[in-house]
Amino acid sequence: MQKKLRLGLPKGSLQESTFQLFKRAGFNISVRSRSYFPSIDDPEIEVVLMRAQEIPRYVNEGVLDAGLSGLDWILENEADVVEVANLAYSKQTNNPIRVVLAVSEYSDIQTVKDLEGKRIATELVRLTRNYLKKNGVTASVEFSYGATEVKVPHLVDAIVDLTETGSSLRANKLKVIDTLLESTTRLHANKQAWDDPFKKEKLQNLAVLLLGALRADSKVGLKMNLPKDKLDDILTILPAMKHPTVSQLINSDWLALETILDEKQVRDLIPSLRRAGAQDIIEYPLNKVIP
Ligand SMILES: Nc1ncnc2c1ncn2[C@@H]1O[C@H](COP(=O)(O)OP(=O)(O)OP(=O)(O)O)[C@@H](O)[C@H]1O
Ligand SMILES: O=P(O)(O)OC[C@H]1O[C@H](OP(=O)(O)OP(=O)(O)O)[C@H](O)[C@@H]1O
Ligand SMILES: [Mg+2]
Repeated sequence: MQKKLRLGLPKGSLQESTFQLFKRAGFNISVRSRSYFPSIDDPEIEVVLMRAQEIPRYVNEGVLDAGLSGLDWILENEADVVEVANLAYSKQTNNPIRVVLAVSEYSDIQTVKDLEGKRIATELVRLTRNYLKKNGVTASVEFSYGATEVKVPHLVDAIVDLTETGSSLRANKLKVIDTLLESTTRLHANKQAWDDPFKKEKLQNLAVLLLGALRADSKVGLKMNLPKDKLDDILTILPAMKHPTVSQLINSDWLALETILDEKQVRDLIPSLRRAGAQDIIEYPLNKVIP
């Protein structure tokens, strides 16, 4: 029988960005509507689509060999799992999300200490209780099914919720008074699965490909031609940590130079390179960057 890795992928906020990342890593996943068993074009993986809240618990219990979910839900579930890869992507960006304590813009509450005897709504009940305990504050923490922001100030005094772009907080006139946690998506595994050589190797391979695809997101390749006598000038412009490849163009005094760099550096760099004598500059996207 074909050996398989049973992998839980998050339905909900992270679904779209997760599927896209897998695609860039070389795996095509397709879901038929209402099916929670998507197909993946790798016979050694079985995918189960599940809520991000529950994945760490099922990984911990061994129902899943591994899964992807946020660090927030791994901690909330107190799941004792092996972290295989820290994948820095969220719903909309590649920034970590923050789990924050927020109150109304007009509230007098300034720090966690002011929450003594107050009411707090959150999806992350255990995380919030631990945080209050650590700060020596006694307050009532109630579970919220979502849309938590609208509960302040009429139903509760404060919320603990996650924020990515900050637009939900702004739209509901809330201010952040503390950050409990920064969270990114984690590929995590069940301990027994990690002891199985087939599953461990499969997970390690998956981690290399996913991290490679993620790293490539913010990088581009840059190629250009330059006269030999301009090489030193051009090398001083290029970011210092890079070791560009320099090759000789046939039958000429020109060189070709190729390097990989952060996409955000390119905007400033290209005009300077042009001014320093580089020509035929091309920028291209990358699929994977594996160090
Ligand atoms: N912008 C974001 N909004 C919500 N969750 C995000 C975001 N970016 C990353 N995540 C991560 O996705 C997971 C959220 O999944 P979860 O299943 O709790 O909620 P959801 O998919 O937003 O569903 P619901 O609509 O019920 O809130 C968490 O681990 C969280 O850290
Ligand atoms: O900082 P932002 O980019 O605005 O993102 C944060 C919002 O996204 C999530 O909501 P979600 O879409 O999961 O709905 P929910 O509130 O029902 O959980 C989260 O609970 C915040 O409300
Ligand atoms: Mg949510």
